[in-house]
Amino acid sequence: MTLQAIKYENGTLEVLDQLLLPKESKYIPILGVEDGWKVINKMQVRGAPAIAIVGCLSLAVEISKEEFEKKKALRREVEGKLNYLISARPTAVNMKQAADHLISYINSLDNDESISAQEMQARFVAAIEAMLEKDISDNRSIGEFGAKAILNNVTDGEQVRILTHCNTGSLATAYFGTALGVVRCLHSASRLENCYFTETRPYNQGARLTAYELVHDKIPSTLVCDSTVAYLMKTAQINAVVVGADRVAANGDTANKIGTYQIAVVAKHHEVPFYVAAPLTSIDFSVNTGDNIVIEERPQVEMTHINNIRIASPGVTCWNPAFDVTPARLITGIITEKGVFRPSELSTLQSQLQDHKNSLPQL
Ligand SMILES: CSC[C@H]1O[C@H](OP(=O)(O)O)[C@H](O)[C@@H]1O
Repeated sequence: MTLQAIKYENGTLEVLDQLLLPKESKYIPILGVEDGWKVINKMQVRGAPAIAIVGCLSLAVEISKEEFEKKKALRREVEGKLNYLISARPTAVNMKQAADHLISYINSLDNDESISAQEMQARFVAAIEAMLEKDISDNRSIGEFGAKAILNNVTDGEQVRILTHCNTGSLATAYFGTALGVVRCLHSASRLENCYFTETRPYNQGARLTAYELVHDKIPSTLVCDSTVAYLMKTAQINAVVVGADRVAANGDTANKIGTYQIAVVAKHHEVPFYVAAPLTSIDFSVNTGDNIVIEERPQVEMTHINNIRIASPGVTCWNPAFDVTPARLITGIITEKGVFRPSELSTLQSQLQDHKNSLPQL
């Protein structure tokens, strides 16, 4: 078993085909942007941070093989290919945030007359490569902040019971994960009694991917059906729910895997703290509320079949939104690499967070 979703070294990229997990662990070579777009669109690679990292690395692979006499030719190619990669999946914001950042960076390199086309190409590729390590560092910070916030709500030494949804671990990021990173930190601190996690129909990120990670790490955990969540919170004294995010709006409304909203409603009913764990690159201040977030709808075959075996009657009509939006009023805190914020604090901290994002090394 391996938990390395992304293998990148010196211009060579391979990704773990997550459609084959857990039965088969197979890596796919990514030779350029078209390969990157396809594996993201087919969800062979998925998870908001991983989508951005694989998309950008596929560009790095492609331009590393080319020679550019003119800086403007390199800038034009980068802009066109980044905008193409954004189109692979519409809801997660991380690829767009990365594209915006990289386009701003390539323009600054283009405008710097002291830099040759070759230097511009090398610096640009290095900026993309830096995304891998930064994501891992951010995830560890998210994990620590999240574990601390959850343990602040319980008595000293008490072990906690957590519920999570979908997959937000090493298979959704460069490594360690966001919400699952919080679970890993709780386990490392010997404060995790159990992590309950949902199957997460129809792609089964929980049953196939989160189970794969928690079994690999020997973390105490229990798989539940999506329909079990309310009964679980009624009977198992869950201490906190921690989920990931695909796009957080400026007011804290959060788009995440379908089923997240109903878990938040049940958590509110049972007075269980509900946390969203996500890096700053998942916060989209250009979107005021969750009403403005585009929700991807996936092919109905992903509902009617599992491993090419039909499980729903022929001729059935399906509705398959891949995400839903949890309103900020149901969210206790948003766990980022810079700390835990109440949804209402995002707007007041926007300038500070925006300054922080602008101060980040170029990706
Ligand atoms: C840290 S992963 C964030 C997010 O991405 C997943 O969606 P998908 O598997 O469709 O890419 C899920 O919503 C996770 O919470």
